[in-house]
Amino acid sequence: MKVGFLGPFGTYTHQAAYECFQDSITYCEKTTIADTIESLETLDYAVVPRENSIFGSVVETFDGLRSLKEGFILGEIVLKIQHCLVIKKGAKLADIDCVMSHEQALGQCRKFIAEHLSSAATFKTTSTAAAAEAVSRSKTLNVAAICSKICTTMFGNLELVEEGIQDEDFNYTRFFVLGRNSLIKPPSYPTYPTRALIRVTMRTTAADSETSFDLTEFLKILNLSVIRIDRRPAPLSITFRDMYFLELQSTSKEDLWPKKVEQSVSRIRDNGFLAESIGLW
Ligand SMILES: O=C(O)C(=O)Cc1ccccc1
Repeated sequence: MKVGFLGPFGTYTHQAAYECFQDSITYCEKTTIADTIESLETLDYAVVPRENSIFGSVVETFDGLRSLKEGFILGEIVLKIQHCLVIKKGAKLADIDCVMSHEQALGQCRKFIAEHLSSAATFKTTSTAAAAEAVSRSKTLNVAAICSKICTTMFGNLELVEEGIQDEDFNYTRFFVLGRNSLIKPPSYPTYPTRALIRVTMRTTAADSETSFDLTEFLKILNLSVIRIDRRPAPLSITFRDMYFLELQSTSKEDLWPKKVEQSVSRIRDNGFLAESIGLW
């Protein structure tokens, strides 16, 4: 069995994947979140960050889920995130004029950057560990990375400046575990799933192109408990036609939940929406 994750080794996503699969699987590094989701065409599982308690939803993940065909969400992992500022051995904080990291990490450490690196430019990398690797390989001493502590031992020539630099102590990221289909089950898949993710857009015809999505009407038809709503532009859509992702929660531990979700999705379809369940865990 193989799992794709946002790489390289040393990312938070790698930690999340390890928490789920331990030593039972082969880990395959992917360069971007989009590549990780697409890796489900050839791999068994994929792990991607879903949202952070300081910086919110991970846009690239939802953009990948817009066109998800084969994959299915089968679990979640929550990690406490402690970011570190890392420089090259021999560098001085005063000489740093560029701080690199994944946009989530840069967004979670805005106060620290404003206070201690106010004149440095920020540079987005594909992941936190990719930033650590770039600093480690850099020929100059003016760059820093925001990453997990483990990166200081994984990549050579790095020095830890400060640990716990995120804006709030309370900093958690939730990751999705996806399988290549809904039948394959990751370790510790619950006997009675209690969550679901559905993806929905208005059906588009030339005649109704002015009709907007009426959320109230939609939620009435859905008639299930909604705990999160994310919204992204629908792929190849007319202007401002959106795709909604609704995370649902069962109100009791019951074996009827998959059936309830399925019935709700068909009700939504009967009412002219394009709807699919893309996760159950
Ligand atoms: O870049 C990483 O290490 C990731 O796994 C994405 C991410 C970035 C910041 C917080 C949580 C996850």
